[in-house]
Amino acid sequence: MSDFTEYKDVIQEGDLALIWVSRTMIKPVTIDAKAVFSTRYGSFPHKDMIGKPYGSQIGIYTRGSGKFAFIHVLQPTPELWTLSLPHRTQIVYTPDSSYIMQRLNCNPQSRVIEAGTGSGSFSHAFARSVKQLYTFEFHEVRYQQAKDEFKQHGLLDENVIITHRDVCKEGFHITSEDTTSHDFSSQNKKEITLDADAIFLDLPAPWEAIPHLEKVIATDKKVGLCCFSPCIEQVDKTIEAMSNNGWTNIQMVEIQGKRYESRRQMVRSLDDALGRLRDIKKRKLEGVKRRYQVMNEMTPAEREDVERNHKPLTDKAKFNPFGKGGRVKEGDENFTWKEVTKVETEIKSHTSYLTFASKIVNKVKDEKLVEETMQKVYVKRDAEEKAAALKKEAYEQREAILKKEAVKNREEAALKRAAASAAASQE
Ligand SMILES: C[S@@+](CC[C@H](N)C(=O)[O-])C[C@H]1O[C@@H](n2cnc3c(N)ncnc32)[C@H](O)[C@@H]1O
Repeated sequence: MSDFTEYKDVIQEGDLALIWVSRTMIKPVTIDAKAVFSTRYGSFPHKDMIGKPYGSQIGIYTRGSGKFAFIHVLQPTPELWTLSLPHRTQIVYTPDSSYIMQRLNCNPQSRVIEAGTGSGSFSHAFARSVKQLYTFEFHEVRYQQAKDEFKQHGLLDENVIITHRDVCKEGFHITSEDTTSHDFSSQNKKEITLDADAIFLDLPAPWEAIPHLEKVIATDKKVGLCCFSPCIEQVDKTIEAMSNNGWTNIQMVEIQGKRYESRRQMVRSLDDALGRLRDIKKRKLEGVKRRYQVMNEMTPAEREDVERNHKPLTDKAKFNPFGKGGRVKEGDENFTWKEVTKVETEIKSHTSYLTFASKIVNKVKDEKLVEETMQKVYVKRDAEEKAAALKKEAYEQREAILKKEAVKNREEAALKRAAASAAASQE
């Protein structure tokens, strides 16, 4: 089981844990009873984490500052790994990777090719959702680092094979001659059948790799391809290579991730603004006065020290809605607030163009299957038409009977009325 697929309740020695210090600082650590996790807010011994449930907040009291500091210990997920991994290259972030996997129809049966591996951000996301991932990296050091990392995370024992390869020059087949994480010694086979149904290329020149795909993709189903390129010129060349190599349904998409946040904003009136201006003026005068007063009360040495260090001379001011002083908590009932929407300015998504295409290699029409299917369709249609005609006939017959009965009833009623009026005139 990998650290990324096995769910655990309790933090244990040897676990890979992700320590959430802040939204912009998440650190991967291997839990070791003898180690200490140090931050600028304080030091957290791992032994205080062991035995606690995942998601726990671990707090410490720092004597120096007299404050509490805390962290959260979390289980690894591909999303958190993307935010915490050591960057060796530019990476694909979750807003892009989730969209790409959905467009490539990735599912637990998918066999995926990825090139290049880079920092392994997307590899972790693929590994969680698909049956098999074949990932390729041509930079030797990066290949080794990614391989070690995947090994450490248990991905190589599950569904990931990483191969050292220039896919633009040598394509995607994997043999026992290659530098790869796959262990050929345990099998008779000298080559892997990739049969990939989803391909993701994050390379500077994907158009050079596209012609090599023909030999390694599945032939009996629809195969999806996505190329991730930052420049429109690259997209141009990619589209050309796709259509020259029989890829269809070509479409280019750009993800513009934005996160909206609902907040309350203090409503300020004109009086507040005037009050603020008066306050600034008053503070300025008070400050000058106080400065003179304090300076006069000081010894020459203290005065020199203050001037050298620019120590503040005035007391901390009370709250002022616009100026310095204590802070107001959002929603404080003493003030008026309005609901506003704020856009998070920086959302981690790499603005690249995503070019999608698909291919069905085996396009031969199965005439027999088509004939059988159409025969079934015709038989069903004939039966439906016959049933409809019978229904119509029965309806018409019933209508005719009802009509006859109505005429007969009307005639009988007329005869009865005539007989009754004749009898009345005789009396
Ligand atoms: C931008 S990074 C990929 C990042 C990766 N998608 C991630 O999410 O971490 C591109 C990688 O492709 C590798 N690369 C470039 N050309 C290659 C090629 N022809 N064959 C294999 N890998 C290649 C580079 O060494 C680099 O590590």
